[in-house]
Amino acid sequence: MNVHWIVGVHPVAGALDNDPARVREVLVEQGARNARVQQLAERARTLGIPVHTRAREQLDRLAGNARHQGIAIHYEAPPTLDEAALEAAVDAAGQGALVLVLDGVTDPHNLGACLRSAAAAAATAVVVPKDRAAGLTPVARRASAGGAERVPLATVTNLARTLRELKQRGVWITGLAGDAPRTIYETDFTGPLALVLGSEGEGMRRLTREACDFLARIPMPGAMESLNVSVATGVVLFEALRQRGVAR
Ligand SMILES: C[S@@+](CC[C@H](N)C(=O)[O-])C[C@H]1O[C@@H](n2cnc3c(N)ncnc32)[C@H](O)[C@@H]1O
Repeated sequence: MNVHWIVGVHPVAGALDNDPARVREVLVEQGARNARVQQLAERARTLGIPVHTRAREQLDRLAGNARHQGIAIHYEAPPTLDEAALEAAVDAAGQGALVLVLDGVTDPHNLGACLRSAAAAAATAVVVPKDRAAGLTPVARRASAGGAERVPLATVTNLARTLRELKQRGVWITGLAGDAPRTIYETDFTGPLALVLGSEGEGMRRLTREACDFLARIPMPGAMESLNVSVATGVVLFEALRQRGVAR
């Protein structure tokens, strides 16, 4: 069972609004005076979700490094996809398949921000390697502002193999790299598509890069070496949506 703690006013509000059936219980900090926290607790009671009061230390413990603001929920997340479920989701999405692949993003804030953008772009799935990458910790969930609950996450053991599988299913793979010869504005992002971004320090690994059909860069006229991976994710996802005529 994939049960997690989600903490903080905004993520909790998102879960109560979008997926109340997945919320098992709400914990509110003893003596919490934040009006938003009280409103959320009241909303949960109206939805028939048990609300309990707990000492601040208990919320601190389950939140890890994330800021809980006096409220936490026990949330039954949709299961992460394995390779087979990812392929089924891509097949079901057909021409509209839009997959975000993160090759070893290690900062949970960056993972959360990428999930937020992917959810906003209605991506089919986000793919991450099982090892040497940030997982869906409370910090990542909180940084995703509810995105982690709205876009399926696939964890795979061999990223290069997964990219080859996607290719066989008709998905075009574009890797994002600052040294690519062509820009994202010169790259065709219509049809089934996977966008691959590299890690904070090293970028894409060699085998991942070699598995890409195309490489594309986001032009940067300023004197900076690269963009933050979550910023690059947002830029390229929404350029893809623009080319695909998605303007809602
Ligand atoms: C912080 S950057 C990594 C920088 C790393 N030193 C490198 O050489 O790739 C993290 C990821 O964001 C993406 N990225 C950042 N800036 C980019 C740009 N201007 N064009 C394309 N991708 C970019 C790439 O996928 C990159 O691997």
